[in-house]
Amino acid sequence: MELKNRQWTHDQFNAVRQEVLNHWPTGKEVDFAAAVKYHEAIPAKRQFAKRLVKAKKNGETLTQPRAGVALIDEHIKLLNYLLTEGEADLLPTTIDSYTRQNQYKEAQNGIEESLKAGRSLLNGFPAVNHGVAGVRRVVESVNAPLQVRHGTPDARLLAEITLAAGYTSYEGGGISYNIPYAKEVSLEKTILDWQYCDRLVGLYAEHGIEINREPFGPLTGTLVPPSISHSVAVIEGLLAVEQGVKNLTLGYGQCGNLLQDVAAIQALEQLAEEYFSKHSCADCILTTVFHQWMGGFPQDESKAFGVISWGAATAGLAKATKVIVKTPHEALGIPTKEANAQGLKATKQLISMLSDQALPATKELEDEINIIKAEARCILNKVVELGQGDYALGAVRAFAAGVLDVPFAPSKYSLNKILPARDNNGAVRLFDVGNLPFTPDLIAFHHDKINERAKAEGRDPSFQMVIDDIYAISKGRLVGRPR
Ligand SMILES: CC[C@H]1O[C@@H](n2cnc3c(N)ncnc32)[C@H](O)[C@@H]1O
Repeated sequence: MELKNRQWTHDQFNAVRQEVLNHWPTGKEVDFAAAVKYHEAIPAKRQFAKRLVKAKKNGETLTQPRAGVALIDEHIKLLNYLLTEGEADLLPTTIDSYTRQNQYKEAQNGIEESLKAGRSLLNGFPAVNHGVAGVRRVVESVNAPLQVRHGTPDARLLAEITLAAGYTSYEGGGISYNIPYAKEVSLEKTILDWQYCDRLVGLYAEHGIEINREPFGPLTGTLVPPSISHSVAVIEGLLAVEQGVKNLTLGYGQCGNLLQDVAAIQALEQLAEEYFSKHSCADCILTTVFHQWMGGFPQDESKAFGVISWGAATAGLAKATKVIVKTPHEALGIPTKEANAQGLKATKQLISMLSDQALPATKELEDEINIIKAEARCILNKVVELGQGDYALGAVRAFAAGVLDVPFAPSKYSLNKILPARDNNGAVRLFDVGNLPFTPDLIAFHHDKINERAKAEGRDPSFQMVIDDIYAISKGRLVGRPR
């Protein structure tokens, strides 16, 4: 099928669906009409979209962990522990790496080995192998809104099964689950595959079932400048809305400087409103999600709590609708349920203590918001130009030209010409703007900010700064100062 940002017809969708449902035997369990009926019986308090709308209206910042284990009963126990002990407002199901690569045979082995070992030998929940009936057991045993979280370039069968089973939110996108998650999967194919996922959500919406979609904001989670992740978020949001998505959460990964991070959330909201109203998506409900620091963590659990709390405080001051919570085991691997609950409770303590405060709207904050928006507009306007008005085509061509470029991305489709580094206050700037279509003023702004730090450190701007910044937080700092 030719790539263009146009809503798929029912015939186009159904032609692909037959092939998708045959990718694994459990695909046969998907019965759309029965699934719609099943969703109609899901109470409002367990519907993700409704809970987000309520939070936005009440000015709440909801907490949500990542969590997933191999076997159904253990996964249910884990989620209920995070709900009761961890006081989570929203719950995930993090999918395992085999399923993310469509390696369902290996996932099946992982289930069998986990049964034998009596513990999870997968790094997430293999939902495709468990099938609609198995996944429904999770939905019926956990009294909270449930979202599928993963990193899957071809997430079509996973969407069919988990949505038919009653999940009411689905994370990911054709760019955000390709560029940071795949080496050589074609961007064109992933964008097409995610149009399928969004069209499926659109079909549920046509039957009165509102499912939330959340593009993956942080991308590589390593010093990604806000204007780059916002540009991808807006593009994926527009592509989703074209396929009929009505409830969208756009995300951003914490960078660490408070002013820049609070400005980033406000700039994201403003950019989304601006671009969505421009493209007559006024009836799509927009919320935001702030991801606590996605880069390297300190091994020491007390220091890890410091990083978690800083992310919680920033999310609270930014008034994001939702915060994705890290755990004190981040540097070690998959967290225990206790560690996961501790991260949630520390976060909730900060969020509730900050619910009566906001960062004052100073000139510095406004300036930061305006810089982020100006940069994102430069990128997005160039994307539309390259796509001759089409965001899907434009996105593919923008990556080929380096107009969109994600730092430290494994994908060969990202030129990786840009180089981020922190300025003297720890805000993420660009040491090398690569082929980003910034105005001379914006390029000079970044240049001056990096030079200001270089002067303060008594060294020339260099790639070493980038390296120092990558390791800084795990070594207890924000700015990677020279030794
Ligand atoms: C996007 C990467 C993030 O997802 C987290 N993650 C991945 N799989 C799981 C998992 N199974 N349980 C809890 N956290 C998880 C991981 O720690 C990292 O913070």
